[in-house]
Amino acid sequence: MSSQSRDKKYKRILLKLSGEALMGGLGFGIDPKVLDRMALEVGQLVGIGVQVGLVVGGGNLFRGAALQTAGLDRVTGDHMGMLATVMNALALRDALERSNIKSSVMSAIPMSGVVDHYDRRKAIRALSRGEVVIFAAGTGNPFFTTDSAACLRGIEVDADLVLKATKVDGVYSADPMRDPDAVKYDYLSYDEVLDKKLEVMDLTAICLCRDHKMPLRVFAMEQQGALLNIVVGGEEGTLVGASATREEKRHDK
Ligand SMILES: Nc1ncnc2c1ncn2[C@@H]1O[C@H](COP(=O)(O)OP(=O)(O)OP(=O)(O)O)[C@@H](O)[C@H]1O
Ligand SMILES: O=c1ccn([C@@H]2O[C@H](COP(=O)(O)O)[C@@H](O)[C@H]2O)c(=O)[nH]1
Repeated sequence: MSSQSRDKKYKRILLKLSGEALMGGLGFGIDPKVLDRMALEVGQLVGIGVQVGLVVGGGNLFRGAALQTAGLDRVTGDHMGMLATVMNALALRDALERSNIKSSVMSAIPMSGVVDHYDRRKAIRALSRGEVVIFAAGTGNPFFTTDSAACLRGIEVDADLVLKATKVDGVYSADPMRDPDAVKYDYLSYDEVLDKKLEVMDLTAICLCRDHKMPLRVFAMEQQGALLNIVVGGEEGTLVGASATREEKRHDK
């Protein structure tokens, strides 16, 4: 049976897109072809009635830690990283709207005249109307990452699942980019990720999900159709979380 003909398992999701993945084949910046593909895949979810919140990283432009290594003040670097996520969010909104998908950007850092300021209740109302909401500027605070922002916003808007779309196809026993013997997990509890110090996501993000029983799935965005397959109940990548968490909750959203 094709994914399209199956019913959705999740009503509202929070999808974290890798900033680095936006580069595609380029060394820096945004590849329009990648943007268009992401818009197409998000559009497929909207098409079957899934409410989609998005958080995009900034690794294709700036990361505070890397800027600090280059000699900048860390907080200034983190501010630059958060502004980078706003640029990515604008590019994503543009791609979504070119595909006729209603979308808005809400930034944790106020940027009057450019994007809306983050407002949880307005975000929930927009999601309920079927609009894609892109949460930009991370948490608005230095020393965090967009992984934590994704889990935070996912919990705040009462998403059923947080999805991390990244370069690798799940969580491994070690970084698969560095260790060819790393073994992939299909399922991990929050405490297993924390105890084993698996670095696919920052540990603050995992703690947030654990404390609020938010299930999390890590998968490869490059794998075409994986996103749609997940929302109809497919087992792509790695699921992190207690099996009986929000996945089994039913909401009238
Ligand atoms: N145990 C692990 N399992 C899977 N990936 C791991 C693990 N440890 C480290 N990694 C690395 O973590 C990376 C994903 O994390 P990271 O947040 O840096 O990337 P990203 O999703 O591309 O984020 P950004 O939005 O900042 O570009 C993977 O590409 C992988 O190389
Ligand atoms: O809440 C946040 C989120 C992000 N930052 C800074 O932005 C960059 C880019 O985000 P990635 O998650 O690495 O893609 C990050 O490295 C931080 O410097 C932040 O300060 N606070």
